[in-house]
Amino acid sequence: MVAEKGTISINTENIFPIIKKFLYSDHEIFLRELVSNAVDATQKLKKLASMGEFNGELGDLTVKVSVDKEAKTITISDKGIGMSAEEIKKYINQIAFSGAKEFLEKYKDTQDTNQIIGQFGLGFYSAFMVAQNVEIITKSFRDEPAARWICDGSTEFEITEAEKADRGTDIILHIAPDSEEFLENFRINQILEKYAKFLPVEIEFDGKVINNPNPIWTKSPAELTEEDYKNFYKELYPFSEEPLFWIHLNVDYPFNLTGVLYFPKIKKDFQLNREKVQLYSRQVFITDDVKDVVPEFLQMLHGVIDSPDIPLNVSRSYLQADSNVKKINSHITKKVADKLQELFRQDRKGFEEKWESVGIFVKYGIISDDKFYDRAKEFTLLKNVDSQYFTLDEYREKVQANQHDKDDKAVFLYANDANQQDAFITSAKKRGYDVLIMDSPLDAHFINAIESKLEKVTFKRVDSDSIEKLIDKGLAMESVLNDEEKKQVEELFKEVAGANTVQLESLPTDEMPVTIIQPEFMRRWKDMSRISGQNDMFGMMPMGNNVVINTNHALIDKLLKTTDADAQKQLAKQLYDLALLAQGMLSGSDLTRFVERTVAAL
Ligand SMILES: Nc1ncnc2c1ncn2[C@@H]1O[C@H](COP(=O)(O)OP(=O)(O)OP(=O)(O)O)[C@@H](O)[C@H]1O
Repeated sequence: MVAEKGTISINTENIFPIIKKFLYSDHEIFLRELVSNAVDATQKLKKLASMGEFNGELGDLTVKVSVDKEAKTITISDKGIGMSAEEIKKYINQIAFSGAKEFLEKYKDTQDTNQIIGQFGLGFYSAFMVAQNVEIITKSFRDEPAARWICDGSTEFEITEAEKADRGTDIILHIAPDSEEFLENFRINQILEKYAKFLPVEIEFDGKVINNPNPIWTKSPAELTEEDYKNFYKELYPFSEEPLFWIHLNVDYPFNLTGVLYFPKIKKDFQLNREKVQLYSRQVFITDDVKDVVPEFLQMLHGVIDSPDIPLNVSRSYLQADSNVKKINSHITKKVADKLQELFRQDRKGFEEKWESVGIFVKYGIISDDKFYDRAKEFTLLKNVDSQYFTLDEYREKVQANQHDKDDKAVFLYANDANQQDAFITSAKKRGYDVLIMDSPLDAHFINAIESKLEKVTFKRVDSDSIEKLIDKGLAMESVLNDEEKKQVEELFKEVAGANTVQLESLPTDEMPVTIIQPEFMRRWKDMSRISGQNDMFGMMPMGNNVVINTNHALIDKLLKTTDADAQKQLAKQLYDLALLAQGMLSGSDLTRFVERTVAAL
């Protein structure tokens, strides 16, 4: 057979219903598209006026949206450039021939063409997702007769001359029975609030202008006061507390990006917040799902970014990972690092006061982004149980002399619950050790990340070992017990300690007779997998505690000298329960029996 070449033909009648139904997943965006077109037409007119190509009266340029429940119509009216019958044929009848693109092409060398939104030439057809008939009544700014176009969503249309005195376009949607929800005022209001809140031309609905056409991100930082930023934050998130500080983004090259990012106050038990960074493209709301554009660790920030250079797919509902998106992402990271560094250098005290919230971002950033760590190591703070703050370098300096182990590692001690671990903190302080407080949910991961970056530093929770071994200086104490006695003590405690491991140690006589410790390695991995929501190997393993017996304590001596077996067992049990009690680990019937026994013994 001879090879044959050809062109696949697409039958428009088949493709049209597909465009209508599946182009946009969310039907409500028809209003975004039509209002954007009205705004585009208005901006084009303003542009032509500024270039002297339109010399008439601009007049009131407000775009009006109205609903007629009786007639089952929604009308979007603008006073923009309008269309002649010829232009309707060209721009509306030919799907995917975008007039916006042609306009941009023609005026690309002049300023401000950025203000025009359309790029695909498909938005108009989203009207058919909710309307059975769509009518256009329009009059061009040029002196041409008004035209009326009507289409029922098939590939047939009708175009006639129309009566329309003033310039501009009315798009009238005759709403289909299955879309009557859009005839409710509150629904239209909700959609406009979401997508049109910051469109650059005034939009009126129900007698009210619903938008702020000049949001602060479109202005230069020099024009703005602190109040302006705070007020804008309130406009975005009426129910949120005041932000801590903000960053104004303003980039022209190599991509265009404006925006204001706010650092919110974050509570310690930070839940994923409802308020999110909103992404706009030329002041049209696109999404608040900014993954890819904003680095993950900054997705808890609030505010707005606006970039015409973020590639949107036709439905504008998701973003594509391209090099611009990557560049924007690293630009935002850099700006945030710069701002934090500036705050730290200019006002250390103020920075410390904000650390509880800011620290969450910094820690998250360090965990997830190596490059961020390089910038952040200067202003990453550690807080000790006495509420003093240190940078990483300052802290190493502070503990250098006293907290070195035999392997020449600096041991950074920490508690994650100062109340529960009070006995251990006290014991560490008695030795002149400093104890950090690490009580944020990210700390298990943060500690791990920092440990791998700082050389010769190891983190240990105060209750992860006996005090002698917590910072093992290689100076073992002599035990006062002989091997036989040790074995006897071990047996006695094994009987009361259940599944826990019994560990005998020679500790100073003023340390507790029995303590319960949770070895660092296992505990930390368990914490990490719990926070990551993984039930991996570590998460599933039961947490075995170690029971440390201080063989040098007077009560252990007393235990050995108790000849009555029951009394001996009782004493061992009491010592073990006391250790549990000291750490808040004694509860339920064990606690009740402990109290009863103690009362009986008094
Ligand atoms: N209200 C209007 N006034 C004047 N011209 C309009 C109006 N609405 C649409 N048009 C013309 O019809 C064209 C097609 O509109 P459509 O919404 O389908 O595509 P677009 O806005 O160019 O691109 P996008 O797919 O991104 O929305 C526009 O480019 C414009 O030339």
